[in-house]
Amino acid sequence: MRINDFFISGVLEFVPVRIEDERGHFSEIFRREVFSERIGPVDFVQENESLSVRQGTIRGIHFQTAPFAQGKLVRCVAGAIFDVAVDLRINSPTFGQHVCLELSSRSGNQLWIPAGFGHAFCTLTPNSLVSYKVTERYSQAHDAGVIWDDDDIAISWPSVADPDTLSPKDRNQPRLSALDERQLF
Ligand SMILES: Cc1cn([C@H]2C[C@H](O)[C@@H](COP(=O)(O)OP(=O)(O)O[C@H]3O[C@H](C)C(=O)[C@H](O)[C@H]3O)O2)c(=O)[nH]c1=O
Repeated sequence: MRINDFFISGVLEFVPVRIEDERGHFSEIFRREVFSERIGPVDFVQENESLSVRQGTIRGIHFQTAPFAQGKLVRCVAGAIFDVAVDLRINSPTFGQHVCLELSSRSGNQLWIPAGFGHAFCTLTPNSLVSYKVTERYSQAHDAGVIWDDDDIAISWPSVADPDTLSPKDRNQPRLSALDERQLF
C-alpha cells in the first residue's frame, strides 16, 4: 500500500497494491492495521455507494456536523471522479483550503478525508460508481453543506462539470461565509 500526503494535514491518498495475473488482479483495498498505523484507531460504521450515470455530475460539498462528523475513505469502483476535500476545521491554518485528486477504478486509489472536512466530487465518466466507508452513521438532522462553487473555496472544477446535474439540495447550499461557526468543526 503506497500512502501519499498533501499540504493539508490529515488528508491522505492510499494506493493499494494490485497483484496481476492472467485472470486480472487481486488487491487488498483495506487492512485495518495499515490504516490505523497511519491514521490511528478508526471504526467504520457504514459504507455508502453512489452511482452517477452522467459524466459531469457534481455532488456536494457535504459534511455532517458534530457529534456526527464523518471521516470518509473514498474510492471509485467504476469510472473516474474529480474528488475534493475542503478543510472546515475552524482553527486549522488551512481552513477553507482544499485538496483535489482524481480517483479512478483504473488506479484503484483512495482518499482518506478526516472528520472536519467537506467532501464533493465531479464525475469524469458516465456511470461512475463511488464507494466510501464512514466513521459515523448518517444523520439527516446533522447533514450540512457549502455551495459547490463557493468563491472563497474557489475549486477549479473540471471542464465537464455540469451544474444542471446538481440535486435541489445542492443548488441551495449556503456560502462558506454564511455558515455560523457552530455549524463547523
Ligand atoms: C449520505 C446519505 C444519504 N442518504 C439518503 C438521503 C437521500 O434520500 C438520498 C440521497 O442523499 P444525498 O442527495 O445527500 O446523496 P449525495 O448527494 O450523494 O450525498 C453524498 O455525497 C457527498 C459527496 C458526500 O460525501 C456525502 O457522504 C453524501 O452527502 O440518500 C442515506 O440514506 N444515507 C446516507 O448516508
